[in-house]
Amino acid sequence: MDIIFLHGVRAKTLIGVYEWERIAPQVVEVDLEIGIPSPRACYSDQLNDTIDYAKVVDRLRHVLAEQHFLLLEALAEYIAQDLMREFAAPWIKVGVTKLGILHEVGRVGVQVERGHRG
Ligand SMILES: Nc1nc2c(c(=O)[nH]1)N=C([C@H](O)[C@@H](O)CO)CN2
Repeated sequence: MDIIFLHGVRAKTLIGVYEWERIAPQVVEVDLEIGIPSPRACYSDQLNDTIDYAKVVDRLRHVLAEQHFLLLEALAEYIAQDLMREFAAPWIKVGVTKLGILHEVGRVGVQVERGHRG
């Protein structure tokens, strides 16, 4: 299966279990790998035969602006289900990272993989 990837998409979202995290949006970094339903674009050279990664970024930014979660796990699951549905993708891997949230720890995060990689 062919894959498109987007690494290091940064945006603010309300995420976290602590009181202060419920008030102030914080930057998360999202990494995506998305299975493409068909390799048609490799031969046709047409954007409408594949998943437009610019549209994926738009959708992701919309989700991060509108949805609020306590846990990174719940946010990653929501993104996975939303993008698979929106782009008819058979498989997705979603990583969500918080930057500098813990003392002397550079990055913490979760990764979920959903669907079937053919
Ligand atoms: N497995 C997880 N552990 C923790 C999370 C999380 O989302 N998944 N979140 C927090 C706090 O919100 C964190 O941002 C501050 O320490 C703690 N642990």
